[in-house]
Amino acid sequence: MTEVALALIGREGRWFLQRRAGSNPVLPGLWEFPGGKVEPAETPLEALRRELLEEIGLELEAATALPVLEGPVRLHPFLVEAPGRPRTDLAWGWFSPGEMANLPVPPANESLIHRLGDPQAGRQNPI
Ligand SMILES: Nc1nc2c([nH]c(=O)n2[C@@H]2O[C@H](COP(=O)(O)OP(=O)(O)OP(=O)(O)O)[C@@H](O)[C@H]2O)c(=O)[nH]1
Repeated sequence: MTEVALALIGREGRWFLQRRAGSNPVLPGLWEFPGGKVEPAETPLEALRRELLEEIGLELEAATALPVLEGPVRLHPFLVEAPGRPRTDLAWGWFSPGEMANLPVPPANESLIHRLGDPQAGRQNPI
C-alpha cells in the first residue's frame, strides 16, 4: 500500500493548495495539498517534513495528525504550522473550504475538504 503524507496549512480560515502540473501523469491539473509518498525508511511525519521543504521551501514547526484516509492510497493528513511564504513553480493559493468545493481536486480529498469547513478545523483539536 502506498502511504502518502499531506500538509493542511491553514491561515485565517484559508488553506494552501497547489495545482499539479498538467503534464503530471498522476492527477494532472488537480489542486492538492503539498505532500508526497512516504519512503520505506520514513515515518509519515518525516516524509511530511521532507516534502514541505522540497516542494514549497517551508520548515515544519508543528503538526497534528488527523485520521488516516484509506483508498487507492493511504493518506496521512496533518494540520501543519509552517510559517513563511511558500515557494513553488506550480500555481498555488490560499482557499476557503467553499472555494475549494469549486476546484478540481483528487477524489480522496473531498471528505478532507468537507471537514475543513468545520469551525473546529485549524484549532489544536484533530478534526
Ligand atoms: N501530494 C498529494 N497527493 C495526493 C493528494 N490527494 C491524493 O489522493 N494524493 C495521492 O497521493 C499520491 C502522491 O503522489 P505524489 O506524486 O504527490 O508523490 P511524490 O511527490 O512522492 O511523487 P513521486 O514519487 O511520484 O515523484 C498520488 O497518488 C495522489 O493521487 C494531495 O492532496 N496531495
